[in-house]
Amino acid sequence: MGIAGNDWVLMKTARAPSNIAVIKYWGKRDEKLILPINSSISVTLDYLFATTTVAVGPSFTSDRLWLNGKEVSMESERYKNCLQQIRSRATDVTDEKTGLVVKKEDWKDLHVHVASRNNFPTAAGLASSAAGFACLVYALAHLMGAKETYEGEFSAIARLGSGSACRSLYGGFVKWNMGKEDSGRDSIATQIVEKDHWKDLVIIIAVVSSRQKETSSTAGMQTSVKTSPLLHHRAEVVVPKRIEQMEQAILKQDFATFAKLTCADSNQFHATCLDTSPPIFYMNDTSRRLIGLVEKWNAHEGTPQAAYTFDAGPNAVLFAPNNEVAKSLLQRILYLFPPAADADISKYVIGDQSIMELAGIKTVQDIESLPTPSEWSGIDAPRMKGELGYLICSRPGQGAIVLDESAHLLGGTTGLPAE
Ligand SMILES: Nc1ncnc2c1ncn2[C@@H]1O[C@H](COP(=O)(O)OP(=O)(O)OP(=O)(O)O)[C@@H](O)[C@H]1O
Ligand SMILES: C[C@@](O)(CCOP(=O)(O)OP(=O)(O)O)CC(=O)O
Repeated sequence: MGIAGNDWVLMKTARAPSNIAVIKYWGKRDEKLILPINSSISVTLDYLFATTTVAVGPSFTSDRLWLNGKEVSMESERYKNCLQQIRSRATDVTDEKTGLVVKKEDWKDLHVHVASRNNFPTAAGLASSAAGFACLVYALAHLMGAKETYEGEFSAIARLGSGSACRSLYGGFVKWNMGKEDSGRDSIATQIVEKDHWKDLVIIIAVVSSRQKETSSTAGMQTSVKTSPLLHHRAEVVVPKRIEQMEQAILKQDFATFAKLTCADSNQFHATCLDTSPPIFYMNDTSRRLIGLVEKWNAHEGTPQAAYTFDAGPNAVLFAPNNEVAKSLLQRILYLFPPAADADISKYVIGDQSIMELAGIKTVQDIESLPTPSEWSGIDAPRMKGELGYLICSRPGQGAIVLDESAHLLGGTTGLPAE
């Protein structure tokens, strides 16, 4: 069978993870190509994914996208650039099941339908754009048989969708090299080490708010580049050293250094937001109380037990070096931020359940009766019932993967989302 018939749909589904930067990207030197003013490092997250189905068929009359069940425009340059770059690398593809052949030259005439879902809040500072664009590029590349002409080329294409997306193609610990070339060819992500290199690391995400933020990362960093002297000092002087130190800390699984750098870099990123005119505030009182929780505990123990980082939103991402310390961290978070009395505990702490099991917490009453953490003894610790949305327990995760047909989000004959 060739491209001839008019009644076929070819599709692929992929899943790509979110990532959290521990050395932050903030600021572009080229807005169109999304080239950053500094390199950055991230940890790929387990349990937070975008799932994307991409389909082509001769009956499709335009490129269309359904995001979390709702049709949205694919007209933005970011979508168009990713699609155009993958289309231009397409090859002859034979569908194993039906024998259908799509020739290299046919792809440019075929429109795509895309359906994507995030299993976590979109545009709330949990890097949905990172997971989303990495997933789109990965799924398109597999559908169209596109091949990288150099290592990291797909990450450079994902970068055209959203800067942080280039880091979401890979698992474990990832560095986005800022690159030097004007073309952006060398502004690519590379894996520092895979997830199992530091598999004991536990990541707890405290979702403070799932609301869309007021200032998007794109707009926020544009204003910072224009107005913040601190941002330029950071990019030129501070970050290059931190990148080297962070890479070493990850390679050696040196949690103390990892924690100090992670907290310092998050705080400096938010300082550059404050240094921006008009100032940008991403953290709120709950975010600051979570910082206090970690700082007070670390100071009491004399060495870093946990670390925190915040992206462009109030949600905290907390790190602990192993299960035992993660148990203590989770107990502390739950002690200071118990769920509302009528909360469903299985919805309050989601993701990896092993830390909850280790902490022996099964009910809201178990949380009520948690002992006062030692650093709070003798102090009237403020217990903020119902102040946190929910918690996600995670670990370093794997990169983008292709899923089988049972995961398709579009109908096999219509190429449209199921009603
Ligand atoms: N699964 C997805 N597939 C395709 N595009 C997506 C997907 N998820 C998010 N996006 C795109 O990313 C946009 C949200 O990006 P934005 O940077 O505002 O938020 P965020 O990525 O959640 O937060 P941040 O990058 O600051 O952590 C959406 O409006 C949409 O255009
Ligand atoms: C604070 C950050 O999360 C900023 C992410 O910015 P985006 O990648 O969302 O921005 P665009 O490139 O304009 O799409 C830090 C980081 O992930 O490194």
